[in-house]
Parts: sequence; C-alpha cells; structure tokens
Amino acid sequence: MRLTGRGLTCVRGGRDVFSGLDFEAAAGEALAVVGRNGSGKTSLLRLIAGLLIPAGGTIALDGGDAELTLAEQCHYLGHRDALKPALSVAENLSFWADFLGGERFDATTSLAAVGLDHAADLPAAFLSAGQRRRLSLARLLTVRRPIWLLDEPTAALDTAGQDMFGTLMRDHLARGGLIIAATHTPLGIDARELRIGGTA
Ligand SMILES: Nc1ncnc2c1ncn2[C@@H]1O[C@H](COP(=O)(O)OP(=O)(O)OP(=O)(O)O)[C@@H](O)[C@H]1O
Repeated sequence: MRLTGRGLTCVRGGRDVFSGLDFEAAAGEALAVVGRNGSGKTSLLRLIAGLLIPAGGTIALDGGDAELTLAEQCHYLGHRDALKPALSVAENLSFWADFLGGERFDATTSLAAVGLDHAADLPAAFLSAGQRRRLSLARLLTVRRPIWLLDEPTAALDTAGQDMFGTLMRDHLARGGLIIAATHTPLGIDARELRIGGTA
C-alpha cells in the first residue's frame, strides 16, 4: 500500500495555504507533518481524508482495498476530540463504531488499551483533556482502518499516555498500517518528516 500526493494546492478562504506539495508514504511508515502555525498541516490531513477538496493536484492510494474509497480507509482524528458530552465513554465509542461501520473490535478491550476501562460508564463531559484524547484514540482500535490521519495526537497526553500511544502506533505500523500525523512535538516513534512552508 502506498499513499501519494502530487502537486497539491490548498486554498482556504480565497488564500493559497500551500501549492505544489508532494508527499509519499508506504505501508509500515509514519510521516510527521511539521511547519509553523497556519502552514496547512491540518488542511493537508483534511484533504487526504476527503473533508476538503484540493484546488490542484492529486492524491492516490495504490494497493488499498479497491472496493473502498480512500476516505473509507482512513481514520481522521482532529485536534478537537469529537465526543458527545452527554453520552458515556462506552456510548461514545459505540456511536463512532456505528458511524464508521465495518468490522468492530471489542470496545472493552479498546478502552483497556487506552487506560479508560474504569471509566466506561462515565459521561464524556466529565473526562479530563487527556482522558478525552485517550477516548478518541480508542476509536482507532475499535474500528480498524489502515491509514491513520492524526492531528496533534499526543496533545494533552501524560508521559504514560504518550508511551501507550507510541506502542499502539508501532503495532499499527507493524501490521502494515500507515500514519500521517501533524505535530509540533516529537511523535515518539520513527517517522519521516514532511515540512510544509518555512521553518516553524
Ligand atoms: N474554514 C476556513 N476558512 C478560511 N481559512 C481557513 C479555514 N480553516 C483554516 N483556514 C486557514 O488555513 C490556513 C491553514 O490552517 P491549518 O489549520 O491547516 O494550519 P496548521 O498548520 O494546522 O496550523 P496549526 O499549527 O496552528 O494547527 C490558516 O491560515 C487558517 O487561517
């Protein structure tokens, strides 16, 4: 599996964010997208996820599932955790599994893997910032998709959480997954750097 972007141009609010951007990532590889604030890291992830349309250029996935779109093979985790505060931790995960579709892995196991099994019945409104992020990460495990698009994934995670997430990312890569992460801090795994715009 290989994901390739060629000559990508992104325009937002009538302004060029970036143009002529090339990138490439293969199965088992992580790409760390870096650059100053506003350089277009989130925008690139959203282009790949199909949430924005490029003003120019192409994105192609070779060797993926021919019956699924690129977006259907991606997990997109935005920097704002998309949780419903009135639903419990377990209900939020169940909502996402229904929304995303496909094969569903055991939610209790996913919550245990991110250290939230003790909080399954707690309303998401009561979670701390780090716990909200952990719940978002549980989505990656409950519904398996090969391409992880992650926006500032380690933000709000404590040291143990960063170690836990490093292990999850390494396991995903070892299974032939691919990770593209926008980040201002080291990801905690071996990753190739894709710099957008000037030096941050
Ligand atoms: N909905 C929108 N309408 C117009 N402009 C937008 C919109 N969303 C983002 N932008 C602009 O696009 C540019 C790139 O934003 P983006 O969020 O991709 O940057 P980023 O590199 O992820 O930034 P940061 O490091 O601050 O998270 C910014 O100048 C931003 O103001």
